[in-house]
Amino acid sequence: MTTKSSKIIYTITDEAPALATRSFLPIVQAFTKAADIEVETRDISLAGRIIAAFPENLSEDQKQSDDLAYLGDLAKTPEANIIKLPNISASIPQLVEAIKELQSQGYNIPDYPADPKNDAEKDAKARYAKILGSAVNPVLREGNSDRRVADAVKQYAKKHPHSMGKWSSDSKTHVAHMTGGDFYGSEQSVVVDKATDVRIEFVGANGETKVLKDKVALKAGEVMDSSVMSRNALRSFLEKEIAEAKEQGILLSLHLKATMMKVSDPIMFGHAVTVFFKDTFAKHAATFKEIGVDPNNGLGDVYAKIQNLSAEKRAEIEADLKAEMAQRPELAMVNSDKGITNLHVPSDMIIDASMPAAIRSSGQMWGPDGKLHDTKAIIPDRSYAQIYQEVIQFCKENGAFDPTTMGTVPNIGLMAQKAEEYGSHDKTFEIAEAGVVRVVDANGNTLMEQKVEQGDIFRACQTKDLPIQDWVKLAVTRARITNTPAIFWLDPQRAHDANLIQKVEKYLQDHDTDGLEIKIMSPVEAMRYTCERAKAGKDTISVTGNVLRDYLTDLFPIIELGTSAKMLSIVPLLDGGGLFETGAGGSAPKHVEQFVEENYLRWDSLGEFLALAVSLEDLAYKTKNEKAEVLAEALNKANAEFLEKDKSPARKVGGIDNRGSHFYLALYWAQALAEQSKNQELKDKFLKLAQELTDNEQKIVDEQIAAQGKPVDIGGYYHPNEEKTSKAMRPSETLNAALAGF
Ligand SMILES: NC(=O)C1=CN([C@@H]2O[C@H](COP(=O)(O)OP(=O)(O)OC[C@H]3O[C@@H](n4cnc5c(N)ncnc54)[C@H](OP(=O)(O)O)[C@@H]3O)[C@@H](O)[C@H]2O)C=CC1
Ligand SMILES: O=C(O)CCC(=O)C(=O)O
Ligand SMILES: [Mg+2]
Repeated sequence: MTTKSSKIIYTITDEAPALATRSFLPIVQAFTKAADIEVETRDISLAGRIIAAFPENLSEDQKQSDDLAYLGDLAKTPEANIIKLPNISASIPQLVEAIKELQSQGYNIPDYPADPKNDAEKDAKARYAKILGSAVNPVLREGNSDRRVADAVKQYAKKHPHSMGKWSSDSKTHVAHMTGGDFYGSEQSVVVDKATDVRIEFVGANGETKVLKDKVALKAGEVMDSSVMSRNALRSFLEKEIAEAKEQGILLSLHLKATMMKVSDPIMFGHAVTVFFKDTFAKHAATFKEIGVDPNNGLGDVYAKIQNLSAEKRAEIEADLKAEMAQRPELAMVNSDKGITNLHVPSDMIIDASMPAAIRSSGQMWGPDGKLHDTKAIIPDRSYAQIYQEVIQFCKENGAFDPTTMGTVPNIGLMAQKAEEYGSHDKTFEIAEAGVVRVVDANGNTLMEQKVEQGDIFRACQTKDLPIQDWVKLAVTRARITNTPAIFWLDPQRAHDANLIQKVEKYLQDHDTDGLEIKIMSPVEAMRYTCERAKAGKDTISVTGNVLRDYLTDLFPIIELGTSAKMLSIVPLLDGGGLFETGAGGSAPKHVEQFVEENYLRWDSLGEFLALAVSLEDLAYKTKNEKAEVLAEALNKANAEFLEKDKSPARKVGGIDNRGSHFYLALYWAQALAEQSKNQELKDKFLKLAQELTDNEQKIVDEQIAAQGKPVDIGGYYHPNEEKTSKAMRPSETLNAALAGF
């Protein structure tokens, strides 16, 4: 019997996953309806969030509700059961493109005011600030993260290994990081013993105080950190490394997370652009100022803005950029055919995906010649740079990992309630002049004080105590269930980590850890230990803070499985609900490009299939819905068969693509339901569908493949036309009729 509301929320996001949803969701809804489960959608796409932010500008039929706010509230209730697909965490260039597209579709949305001149523009900028960067995940992730590979998926990868580039011991690839003046070196951390409010203020050389943030509420036991990236230290570091890459004859690449770290990292990206092209920026400083070039938006912004200049001026600047580029080391390329470099768009090169991709291909990246080369990977801040150097070193010494034999590295990540850097955006500031930044409590006591110079980046982060307790518990639980060592990656040299170590040691005592291997190691030691074990075929749980969660849940899956899209990514919410993320990777923008050009979508929805199975299991357990349990069991069976029969999308036109993979999942799922005997009603219901799909297998696949090979119009990139997209994603009339008649 159904006792509680049986509702699953399926999110509408962006790019490839959103396209896949147009094909997969009708299947999901047909199946779940049979078990009295409603699957409702909520739109958290970039375009949807922009539309929801400007209701007063729009006509009634254009308006959209603020679904992110709704889901943020829902995530704090025990009823929450949300399937979250990857969404765009937008950089400014992406936001600007999305706005342009909406305007062209008749939406009266304001331009993004980079430099607001009046109150209306200030208001628009403030609304856009809430949409920029990693704006969705921190709101929904009201729990810590549990990312791992399902056993069937790991076995599949061992049997069907993806390609891995060989590693040579004389590879020149390495990570370059700062040795001082970075966040790592300046970090301070305090734990408040009782609840208090703090403010962040700047005191200039003349003694004048300016409040940067008037109130940050801290709970008892909360950890607060502050750190500074020195502008001068960063720029001299960049200068030195650029020269060194040239001498060494290797590529230069920059790896940041300008989307998730939306305030600090674009500024660092901008420094890399202006140091690399320092002569051009010096020579054309006045012009660039006049046309509003913002180096934080990348070299692409320079090329876009100079379009407004006279042909001669533009040619002069282009020639200067080209000449300067020739004097510098070659840049790693995002798209060598189109001349898009690593420094073009800050959201094109995201560290969690870009470093593993390079490590998978022999430590090499694409150069301007369209070939792979060794690279100097610049990761300025030491907090996390060193783990990548360690894994690179490991590959140089031991050769590439072997996906057919290597162990797995699941992760338990601390991220609940905007833990650590996830909550730092509203406490990150680019400093206007020399002075000190202080964190002062309600009684006027200075908790932390940082010396700053003009242009430095000050950052403060918070981590609440309850999420830390939950994180420790989750780690011990996973270690126990899987009988696998769990390593806390914490660096005693970092002030924040030193505080966390004390808390971890304390909270571990609340649990029975008898017979378990639970260790605390510095990230570099943990990386070495984990790599050694993985190479020997042994599994090791990484228990990390939020940033390492992000990095490691792409790194190991990309090495083990070829992509992080196939991961199980669960967020047990602190208030009892469940957030089921589909895969650990992004939204693979290049898949949309291929789809529009040749009506072929190679997005692999395995992440969606796995998330749906755990969502159904959770719902069955919490609402005692037997039919949901049967659906979940059948789906698990279907997923295993799907892998065994290798029905994931092929890469090229002519094979089954994303839509074909959805058909096969539906076929196996219906067959499994028809075969089970736990619930007769479901069995009777699905016998007919299973038969119909089985009989029409070839016809459906033929209809789907016939659609491929020609361009398709979906009426938009960020805000595609619903009707056109749905039609394009459901080309098999036979499958559509079978689902409709069910
Ligand atoms: N949870 C979330 O909401 C997340 C969102 N993002 C967002 O995603 C976008 C792109 O992110 P980025 O990290 O650069 O890159 P992606 O993770 O989207 O892509 C990197 C590569 O992974 C492979 N890949 C990823 N997912 C799939 C899939 N389902 N099927 C097949 N291949 C896949 C492809 O590699 P190959 O061609 O080698 O097979 C792809 O080129 C950004 O807008 C970012 O903000 C990023 C991370 C998480
Ligand atoms: O929130 C984001 O911007 C990206 C998150 C991400 O990359 C991840 O969760 O792995
Ligand atoms: Mg990530």
